[in-house]
Amino acid sequence: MTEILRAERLRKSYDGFLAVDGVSFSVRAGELKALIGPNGAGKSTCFNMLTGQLKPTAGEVYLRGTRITGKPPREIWRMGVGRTFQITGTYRSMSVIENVQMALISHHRRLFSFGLRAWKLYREEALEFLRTVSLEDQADRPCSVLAYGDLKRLELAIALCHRPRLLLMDEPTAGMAPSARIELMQLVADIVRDQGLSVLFTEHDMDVVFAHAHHIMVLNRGKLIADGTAEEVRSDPKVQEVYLGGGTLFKEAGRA
Ligand SMILES: Nc1ncnc2c1ncn2[C@@H]1O[C@H](COP(=O)(O)OP(=O)(O)OP(=O)(O)O)[C@@H](O)[C@H]1O
Repeated sequence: MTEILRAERLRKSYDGFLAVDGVSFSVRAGELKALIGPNGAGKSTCFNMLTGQLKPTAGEVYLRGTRITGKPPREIWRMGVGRTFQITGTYRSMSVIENVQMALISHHRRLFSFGLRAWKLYREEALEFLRTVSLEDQADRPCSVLAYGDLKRLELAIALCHRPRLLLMDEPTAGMAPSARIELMQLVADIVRDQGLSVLFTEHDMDVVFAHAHHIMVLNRGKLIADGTAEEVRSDPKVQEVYLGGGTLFKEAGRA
């Protein structure tokens, strides 16, 4: 499989505190990969260095062989690294399809067309994205009345509008009921399979991780201690040492 993203010896220090300490990994085309680890392990810091929100103290990030280390977030986004964002504020008062149309208007760099006519733009294309996440029957409802799980599907559709090669999802199922979590990640897995995009996600629910991720990376205190299949990671002595001591991850990992 082709390599989409490669991180080499990434390091981030906050006033001398090493939050990420020499982390190297890659994400391949069509791969659904999880980044797990206890609270404070450095997952968000890692994500933010991949998307340009944080500049690494050292190390490099390559996207399809091109060095993107320290580039501005918008440039990295334009190059194909997407991220899901929560729908907040005024966007909630807009309809489901209008939110997708907004994303398409931005993707096609047509924000200057924004106005009364804007809602005629990209309606068919927007419906297609809503179909992908099974939300087409909710197209004209305001976002504010959507069930939480549907809002998450909409956030996914909006991220897909920019046609990312790699999509980063930070705790995509946080706040959802267990059955809805599995359903949402099944949808993500289907999209990965059908569209060949790559997804890297962080997640605290080990049932979700072990049910869907093709490969799992484990961070602990800023260091990558494992990177492999579910079986490899589950049986890795270093992972067991970190997790078998108790706490939420360990029990759930055992159940998965
Ligand atoms: N802006 C910052 N300034 C100083 N320390 C920070 C900053 N951001 C994060 N840290 C510290 O860096 C470490 C890694 O934090 P990070 O948020 O990346 O971990 P995480 O694995 O995403 O945690 P969680 O699962 O709780 O979201 C933590 O000890 C955190 O307190």
